[in-house]
Amino acid sequence: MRTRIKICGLRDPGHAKLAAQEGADAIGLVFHAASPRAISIEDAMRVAAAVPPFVMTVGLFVDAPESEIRRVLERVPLDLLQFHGNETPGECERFGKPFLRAVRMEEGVDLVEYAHRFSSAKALLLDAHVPGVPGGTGHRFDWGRIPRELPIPIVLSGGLDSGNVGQAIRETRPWAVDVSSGVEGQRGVKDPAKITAFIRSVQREDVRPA
Ligand SMILES: O=C(O)c1ccccc1N[C@@H]1O[C@H](COP(=O)(O)O)[C@@H](O)[C@H]1O
Repeated sequence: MRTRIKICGLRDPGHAKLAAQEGADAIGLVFHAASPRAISIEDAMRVAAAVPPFVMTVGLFVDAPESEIRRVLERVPLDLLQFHGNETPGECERFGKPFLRAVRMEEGVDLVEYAHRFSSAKALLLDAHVPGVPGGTGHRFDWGRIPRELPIPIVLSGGLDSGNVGQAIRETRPWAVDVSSGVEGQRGVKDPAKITAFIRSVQREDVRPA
């Protein structure tokens, strides 16, 4: 199976185009003001316009008010929503859009229970838990905590980079991987060479004999 790839936190249309050309399946736009990757609606429109067909544009929100999300949706053509806060199933569903529900892997998280509670999600996106920061931290979590069988696809994230993503895929067999910090030269600034290296690592792992 091919592992799908999402590159998150893009703010430069050129980087979005490059990621898509190299083989990314999705690019992420961060609508969370406190993030070093936060993007304005105007810039998001420019990045989204650079994304070629058959590549998804994903909007990331962290406990954003409904009105704010609707304001973004009116102007930015998002294919998928990513909820990275404490949103309830109803709060995720009310836009009538496909969505990913992020799970921060703090002690005691029950992924089976999550999968049932968020059964309307397209996937659970698993990220490291770092107190006080909602995500995009560059931290990993213990991949051994992911149950082998879950009734919902998994997007693996949290501290991935070109050096560790192959092992991550071997150990967890996710539907997709998602990266932000691991393809940056400095915090919040994407490095095109790292984007390419990350995508190549995933592609290499996918064709490796079992
Ligand atoms: O990217 C951000 O700044 C961000 C802010 C708030 C919530 C989530 C955020 N990013 C997501 O976090 C994970 C892990 O990112 P990293 O590779 O460890 O930096 C990923 O799903 C991003 O989409």
